[in-house]
Amino acid sequence: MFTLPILGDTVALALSEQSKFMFTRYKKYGSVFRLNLLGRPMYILSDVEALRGPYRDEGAVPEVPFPTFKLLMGDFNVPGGGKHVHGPWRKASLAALGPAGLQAMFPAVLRVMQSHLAEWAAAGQVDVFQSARRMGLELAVDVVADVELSPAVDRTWFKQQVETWLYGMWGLPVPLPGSALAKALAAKKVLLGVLGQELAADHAAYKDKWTELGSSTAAMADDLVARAASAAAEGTKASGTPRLSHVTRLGLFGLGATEVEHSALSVLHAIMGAADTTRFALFNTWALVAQSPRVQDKLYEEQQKVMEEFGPELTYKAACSMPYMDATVKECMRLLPASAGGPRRLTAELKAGDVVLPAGSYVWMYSWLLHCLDPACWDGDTSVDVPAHMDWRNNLEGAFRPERWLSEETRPKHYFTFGYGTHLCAGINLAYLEIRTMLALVVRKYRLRLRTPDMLTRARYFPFIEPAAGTDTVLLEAR
Ligand code: HEM
Repeated sequence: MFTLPILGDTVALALSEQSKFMFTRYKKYGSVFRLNLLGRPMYILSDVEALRGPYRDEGAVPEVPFPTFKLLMGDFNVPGGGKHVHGPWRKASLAALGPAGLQAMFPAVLRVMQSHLAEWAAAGQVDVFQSARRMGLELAVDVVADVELSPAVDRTWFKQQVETWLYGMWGLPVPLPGSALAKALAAKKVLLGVLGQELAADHAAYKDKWTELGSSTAAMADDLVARAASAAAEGTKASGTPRLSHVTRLGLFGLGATEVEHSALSVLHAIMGAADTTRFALFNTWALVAQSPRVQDKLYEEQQKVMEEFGPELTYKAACSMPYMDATVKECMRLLPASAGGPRRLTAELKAGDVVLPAGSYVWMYSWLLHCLDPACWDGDTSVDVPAHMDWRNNLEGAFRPERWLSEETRPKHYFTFGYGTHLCAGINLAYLEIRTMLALVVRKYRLRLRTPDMLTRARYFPFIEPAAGTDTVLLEAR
């Protein structure tokens, strides 16, 4: 094990491709090593057996220890709230994000995507990094958090404030005047003020119900689910699933945060969970697909069949009936994960091989590294910089193979982009649906080609993939 100065690890990770960086450390130090990331010592573990307990909340809690995150999200840890808070909150989240909820959200998802595609089509090209950012934001505000604003509030202005708030998350944890964090904190204040006013009546009714149910998270979760179901039965609500914004709020209420500013903050929490994650997923997927005419042709063939079966309109059912598309999205998320996963703070010591990590340490099941070590894909060769199945840089066609997801023998066994265990992403199927929908709309009409073919090679890698300025244009060539 080793330690390097803070900037050493963070900057090195930003400049190196993440698989290469992590695999190099693994080769040098083995299955447990320590990094200083954004000012925090973190143990990166690749022993899945040892991590099973912590990622099931046994001897560990999920916690994002980065001060910037806490400043902008408030000091409320709903996933770490224990069985009585996290359990019912998760149950209600899964109800909101299950098949019926997704079907109800689909028209709004499609609307966002079609409006973007119209812009792309008019220009014949798209700057994918910025476009993914806008799309992630719109999906989060308009669909996931489903923010209702009175006409007095300019929705475009509101989204700009959200963007400023989100951007601060990636800045240094020092709110110097003019810094991204200082601007984000100011935006947070404005957003909480506006949302507090907009939500006042809804919050009051929610709180009354909460009090009536004895301030019980479990009873409130059941009530949200039951009320949505009966509203659907009476015909006053289409989907029969609870509103996600009401579910997100439940987490904070469960932690005792029941004032109107907490309801406002819970909207920001919903946006945070969905915006940048989706944005990186969209960008990473487009970046890979745009480099592979082979995969695009196979996606196109599949879309021809889908249109024959379901007609030219992209419906929810059609969007759920695309096995090669599904495999492509998973393959993109395996090769270029949109998230490295979430860390855990140990509440008891953890034995991993011959290493004992004390309580209080942070451990991380780091998706990029575990994908390198996938027993179904990796032959154990440590003489290479990056295992062949992760080496999109030198071996794109060999590494980027959606087909590997289509048979039991080749299906990857390590896939941690959406986490693992008790906190596996509750929005995973929504994220997949969004990416599939956009990709289907595009490949039906266009071939994609990067104007700067080595865009990804020249990108920065941590905390997320960011292409060098002016290199992210994708050209759309009509089929
Ligand atoms: C491609 C997009 C996304 C990625 C890569 C992603 C990734 C993740 C990861 C890695 C976790 C686990 C964190 C941990 O273990 O500490 C997680 C949890 C979660 N995600 Fe996502 N996410 C995405 C999109 C979404 C969306 C769109 C939503 C909401 C609609 C969402 C809602 C959640 C929630 C509620 C949790 C917490 C689950 C729990 O603690 O039980 N995610 N996500």
